Amino acid sequence: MVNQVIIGSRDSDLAMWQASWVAEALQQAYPDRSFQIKGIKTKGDNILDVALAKIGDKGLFTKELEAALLNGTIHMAVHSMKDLPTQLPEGLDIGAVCEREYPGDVLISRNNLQLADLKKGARVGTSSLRRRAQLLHYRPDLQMVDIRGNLNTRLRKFKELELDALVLAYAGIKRLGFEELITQLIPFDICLPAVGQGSLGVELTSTDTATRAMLAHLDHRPSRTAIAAERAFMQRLEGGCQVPIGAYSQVEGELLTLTGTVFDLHGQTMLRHSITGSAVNAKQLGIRLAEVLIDHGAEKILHQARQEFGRYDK
Ligand SMILES: NCc1[nH]cc(CCC(=O)O)c1CC(=O)O
Repeated sequence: MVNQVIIGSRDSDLAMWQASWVAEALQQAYPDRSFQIKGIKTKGDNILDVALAKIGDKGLFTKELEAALLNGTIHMAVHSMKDLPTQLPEGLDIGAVCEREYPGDVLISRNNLQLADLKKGARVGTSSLRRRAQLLHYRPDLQMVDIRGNLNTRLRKFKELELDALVLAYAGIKRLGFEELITQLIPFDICLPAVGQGSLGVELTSTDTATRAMLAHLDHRPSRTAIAAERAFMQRLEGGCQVPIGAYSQVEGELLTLTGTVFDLHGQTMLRHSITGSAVNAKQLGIRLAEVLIDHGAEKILHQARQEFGRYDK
């Protein structure tokens, strides 16, 4: 039994907030143990001048943490579920999927304008292909500006570049206490979130039963089930965190509803379907929905998007 538990985290403000949340929840449940957070830089934190889609790696924000798990430097690693690839390395598991925040994206804009009211050709900052394409689908006139960096950097660039608006995940803004900056919760009809957005996942080594027992306290069953459907959907489509896929699943009682979308990088072609079924079959529902989209031509769209990554620079 370990008394000193080491929690690995990326060292961005948001990641540290998330790791502290996990540490505090565990400390309450296990007052006799001590929890310590170890900040670890990942490749995604180090490369800041290249669009994420161009780096294109799966596990960009997770690999170094997983290496630390496997070599025993840390007992658990806290991730944003959306950064965690669907296929985990051999020997690692997700010990807890924590209760999800509101999973959607938000608009932060000058003059408190909603998406519909932004002026023609307004400049909107985002670093995500998913947000870019869906927003362009809704408003083809918008100029999407690629901005990278952690939340504070993006908020700073919003001012420095005099952008008209910025699109970010609600969960990150809320956790860092910037909620009052939000001008609009962007409706799911316009923009579906990234798979797993809004939830924290805690990873551990498969053989570590002591840590697994501890993490069971943090697991939130409805969030885990909803996200399992989304991840199965993405896995069937072979999407990584930077492919143009959006999904949102909710569990209500016994039933799970999953909506998924696949689109080209410019937001011209967009497929979107929903499926409802027993929550017990979360993964099968995710796979089935992916196959519905495949029947409607999803593979061609994704293939083209992957080919375009190489010459995609704005
Ligand atoms: N891409 C970075 C990232 N990873 C997770 C979140 C938000 C928090 C979450 O999804 O739990 C963010 C910020 C954002 O996308 O605006």
